[in-house]
Amino acid sequence: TTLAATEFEGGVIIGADSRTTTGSYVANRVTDKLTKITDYIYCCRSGSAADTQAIADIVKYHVDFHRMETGEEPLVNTVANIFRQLCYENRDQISAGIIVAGWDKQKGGQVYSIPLGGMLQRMPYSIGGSGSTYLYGYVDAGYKPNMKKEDALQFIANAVSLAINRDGSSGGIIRLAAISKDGVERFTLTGKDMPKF
Ligand SMILES: C#CCCCC(=O)N[C@@H](Cc1ccccc1)C(=O)N[C@@H](CC(C)C)B(O)O
Repeated sequence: TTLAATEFEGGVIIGADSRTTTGSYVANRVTDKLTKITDYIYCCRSGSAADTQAIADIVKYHVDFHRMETGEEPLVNTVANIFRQLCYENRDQISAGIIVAGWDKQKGGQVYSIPLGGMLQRMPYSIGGSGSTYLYGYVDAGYKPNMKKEDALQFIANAVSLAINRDGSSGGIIRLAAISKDGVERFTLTGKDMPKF
C-alpha cells in the first residue's frame, strides 16, 4: 500500500493506491483504502485489510452513536484519538498504519498519522504504507504550505504514482479525495491519466 495526505488552503487531500496482496497474489486490484467515517472525516488504511476494516467500523460506530446522542459532529482530532486508542491498546494483536484526515470548523483541514505502534501525530502532510519508503525525499522537497486545491491534488497524485511504479505491494488505480467545508469530492486516476515520469 501507498498512502499520501496533505493539508491545503481549503482543507485536505488524501490519496491511495488500490492493491490488496496475499503474498505476491493480487487479491484485489480495485481496493478502496479511503474509508469514510463522517461527511468531513476519512481514514486512509494500510497494513492488515481485516484489522483496518474492523478498526474503522468500530470508530464509525462510536461516532454514529455520539451523533445520535448529541446531534453533534465530532472534531477531526477527536476521531483521530479514537483510532489511536484502538490501535495503541491492541498494538500486539494488529497490523494497522492509518492516516486520519478531514475538515472541521475549529481548525480547518487536518492530517493525523497513526503508524504501527499506535502513536498519534498531527502533520501538515503524511505518507504511509509500504510504498511510502520511496516517497520521503519527494514529499519533503515538494510540500508547500497553503497549496491551491489543484496543486495539492497533483502533489498527492504524483506521490502515489511514483510509489506504485516502484513498490510491488502498491498498484492498480489512484484514488483521491478532497475534503473541505463543502464536503468530500472523490476522483480516480487510471492508466492514461496517471502522472507519467
Ligand atoms: C491472508 C490474507 C489476506 C490478507 C489481505 C491483506 O490484509 N493484505 C495486506 C497485506 C498484508 C498485511 C498483513 C498481513 C497479511 C497481508 C494488504 O494488501 N494491505 C494493504 C492495505 C489494506 C488496507 C488493503 B497495503 O498495506 O499493502
